[in-house]
Amino acid sequence: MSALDMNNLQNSFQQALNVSPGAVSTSPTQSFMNTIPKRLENFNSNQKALKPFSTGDIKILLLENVNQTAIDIFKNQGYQVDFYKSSLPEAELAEKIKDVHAIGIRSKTQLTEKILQQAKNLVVVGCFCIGTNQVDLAAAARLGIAVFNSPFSNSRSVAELVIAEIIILARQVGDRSIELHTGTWNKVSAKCWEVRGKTLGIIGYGHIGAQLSVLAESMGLHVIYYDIVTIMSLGTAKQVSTLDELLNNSDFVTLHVPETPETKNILSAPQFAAMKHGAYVINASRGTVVDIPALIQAMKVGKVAGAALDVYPQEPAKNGSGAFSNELNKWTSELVSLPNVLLTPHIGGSTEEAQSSIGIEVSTALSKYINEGNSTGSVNFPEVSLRALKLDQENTVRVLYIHKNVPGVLKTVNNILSDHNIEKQFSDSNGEIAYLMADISSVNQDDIKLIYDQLNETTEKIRIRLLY
Ligand SMILES: NC(=O)c1ccc[n+]([C@@H]2O[C@H](COP(=O)([O-])OP(=O)(O)OC[C@H]3O[C@@H](n4cnc5c(N)ncnc54)[C@H](O)[C@@H]3O)[C@@H](O)[C@H]2O)c1
Ligand SMILES: O=C(O)[C@H](O)COP(=O)(O)O
Repeated sequence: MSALDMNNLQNSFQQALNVSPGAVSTSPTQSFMNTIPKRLENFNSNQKALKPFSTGDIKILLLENVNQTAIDIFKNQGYQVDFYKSSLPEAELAEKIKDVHAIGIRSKTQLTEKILQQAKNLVVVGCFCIGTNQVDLAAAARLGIAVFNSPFSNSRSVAELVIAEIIILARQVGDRSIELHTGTWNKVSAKCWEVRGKTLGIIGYGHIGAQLSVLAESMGLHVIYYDIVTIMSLGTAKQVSTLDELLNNSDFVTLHVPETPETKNILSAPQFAAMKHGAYVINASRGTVVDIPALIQAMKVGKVAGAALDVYPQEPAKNGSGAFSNELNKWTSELVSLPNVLLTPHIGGSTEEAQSSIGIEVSTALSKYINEGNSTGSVNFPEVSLRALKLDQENTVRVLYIHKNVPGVLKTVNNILSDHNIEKQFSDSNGEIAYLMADISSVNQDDIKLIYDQLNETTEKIRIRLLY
């Protein structure tokens, strides 16, 4: 980062601090600015001595072309932002993640336990997307690293893409377009259909599946869905009780499930066999949920009349010609040679609207966690929050204590804090870990050091941060 950039960061941090508490705000970003604490103490729980530092010390690594809205919000906080358009090779990631406090990724970057263990200063991960399967969430929690995502900001974009694909597949538009691009006029109506009155089968009726259901009904499709939980149907959609029932009755089958051990190859040879002859398959969820060699076979015998795929078991790390090849997935050349196959490069959530709101949503959540310890919305952490710290309140410290969820810890911690006035306290647990947040007053510099040292000696501690 250049000296000029550093100056800009310092200036924007100063500006952020100059916003008066309680000022009327016009945007979530502005309102959040009012809550920035004066200083962050102990950001790195591994440091031996207490060393106060400003938000300007905080380093954020942003990968996979995370939206500009996020960069702006982070820079306005005064954080140091290191931005990359693509994901990084594992060795480079392991090196870069070593000293950052936060990392922002999308669906490509794999944050395994091995990688997370390298990240000694990391306190928070932001998935600037819906899926969180690329992060070892349990390992992150054990290491005291909170993970956030954007649960629905790109749902509409995915649903709209699927609607387009339903019509394009039914009318073989992809093939006609490819033919005309190469000079071939092929005006046909055989096996081209209207979608009105056909049945759409949705596997996974969550945010995207339900949104799609409403859009599809407005075009005259009947909707049935299969989900592992009972979900209220929208419009006149009907939940079916087995996957086979959905497959037997659908003209279009679309997948909107997360990547889990149970959803791996949820559509494979037996499921294609159970489909109506000439059905269409759409997958804009995760590449592992469809057995692609089995799909290729089903298409070759006409069982499946067309397929639209947006996601793949292996996806290229960055844009570029030649990136999608047999080297990546061994069936690629066979798949691309089939008629009526629409292939898109994982763009379901890639619209200006979705990326911009994801950028704001996730960067705001990360900033609130970094500056206040607020874990509301985290996907792997107990959700804990207290009112924002008051900037004008001297001698108040916010204690953030992430610890193993075992009996007796609160007694020990409250003993340590008991010489001070505990203004507010909130604690919650989630599986193996628990998170305590307390605002204590009447604390001087020496007290801070003592509190930190005593908390640091507790055997159950995972990570400690003191904010003031
Ligand atoms: N292509 C893209 O760009 C893109 C964009 C956004 C999301 N996605 C993917 O789409 C997935 C779904 O997104 P969402 O926001 O609708 O998620 P969601 O969590 O709101 O809904 C998922 C639904 O799947 C159901 N489900 C889970 N396991 C199942 C199983 N074995 N069988 C049937 N149903 C099962 C859940 O009960 C839930 O109702 C995400 O996990 C993500 O992987 C892809
Ligand atoms: O999980 C998601 O939201 C989608 O798969 C989109 O991922 P992306 O941000 O990497 O395109």
